[in-house]
Amino acid sequence: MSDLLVTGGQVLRPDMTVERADVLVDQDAGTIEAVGDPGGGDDELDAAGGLVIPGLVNTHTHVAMTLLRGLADDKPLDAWLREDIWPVEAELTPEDIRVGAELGLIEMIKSGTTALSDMYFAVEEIAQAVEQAGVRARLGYTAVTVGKDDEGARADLERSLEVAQEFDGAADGRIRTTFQPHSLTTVGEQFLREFVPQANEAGLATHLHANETPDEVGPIVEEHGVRPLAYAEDLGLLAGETYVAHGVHVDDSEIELLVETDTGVAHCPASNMKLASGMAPVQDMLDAGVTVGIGTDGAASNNDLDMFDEMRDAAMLGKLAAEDASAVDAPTVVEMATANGADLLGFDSGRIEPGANADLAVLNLDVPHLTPAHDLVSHLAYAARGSDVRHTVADGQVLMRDREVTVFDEDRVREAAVDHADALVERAM
Ligand SMILES: N[C@@H](CCSC[C@H]1O[C@@H](n2cnc3c(=O)[nH]cnc32)[C@H](O)[C@@H]1O)C(=O)O
Ligand SMILES: [Zn+2]
Repeated sequence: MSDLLVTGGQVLRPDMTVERADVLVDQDAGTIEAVGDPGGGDDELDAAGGLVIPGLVNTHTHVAMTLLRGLADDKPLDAWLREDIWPVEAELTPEDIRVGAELGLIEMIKSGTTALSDMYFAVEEIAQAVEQAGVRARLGYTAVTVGKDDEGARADLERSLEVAQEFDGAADGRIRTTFQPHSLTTVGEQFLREFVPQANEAGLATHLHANETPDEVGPIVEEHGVRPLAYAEDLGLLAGETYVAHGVHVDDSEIELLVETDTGVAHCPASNMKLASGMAPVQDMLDAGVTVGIGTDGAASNNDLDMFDEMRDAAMLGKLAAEDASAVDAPTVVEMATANGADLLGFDSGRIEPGANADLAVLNLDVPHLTPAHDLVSHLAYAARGSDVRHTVADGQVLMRDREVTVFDEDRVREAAVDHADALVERAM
């Protein structure tokens, strides 16, 4: 048996209080053994002057899109996807996706993220990168049917079902999966009617983009006479374990539907602001009892994968949307980025307590922008940055020690990413 003692720091507890404590990790089980003054530990992680927090949970991203970072900015969703992103993505090779995923995972580890939910293709490459990274992930193959003939469209959805079955439980259970119709407007109704029941019968969880922009609401209301989430419910999309990305333009009836069907929301504030998609009514959803996590979305619409930025954005945008400075307060965003996110993805993580997964990050507090320390939860939400993370641990393993990533050769991955990104742009232009 091997133990790791995270020692000398303060610890953020599930009730959002902070106390001086050591954390003993059972590295074989990948779980937290004790919090307090347990002693022991074959190995130690120095947390002196630091704060131990649950690893952050990025509930919606396209991790390999790091290769497209900064390639096309300052456009609304539809034009951005059709004119810029999709043509370049059509040139992506499996090797590109592998290196893009590795780069994104390094960025996440370096900013304290230990679990993610991803939507993309070449999932075998992403799964291998996740396996090597040591983090937890909910992966899947995203099906799009617009612009495809019947055969191509059906093949895409078949693939989504297959991938969800094939990779569930991979990497010793660190990888779970979802069935992924891209969105309610990019997958045709006849295909949803055919394949959603199959996903439900197979007991697969589902992840899709929904209600991201007004353009995803108007046409559905026109065609079906109901709001998008009512249409989704009619299709059986909310029947299983489902979470939707964005949920920006949801009305009260749809919030009610989210509660009734226990459907969660992956809120992506930076992407929503950058693409001018709108302001999600996050406080309303939380008040109604919806599980809301936070996601960065892809690096091409953010443009980073730093969940500290995202917590700050979620708090700021949540207040603006509610026109209430007390909305989406600091403890709430920290909980969204940790425990709520873990609940959304179905991982027993996001809380530093005995028995939970040993997924955590240690922040260095001895920096000017975190001084003085009136309220460390406030600092997490409003002042800390990914670069303040000193160590990252997932499943009991140390993925970064003193800012040195142990699971990848960071320089090699960065160089490879530059080469792959350059060649990709060359092919696509
Ligand atoms: N199998 C599909 C690939 C879809 S992957 C998931 C897609 O979501 C796209 N994406 C990234 N961010 C967003 C967003 O905010 N809304 C909707 N789609 C997005 C991303 O560029 C990628 O094309 C095909 O044949 O085209
Ligand atoms: Zn997305």
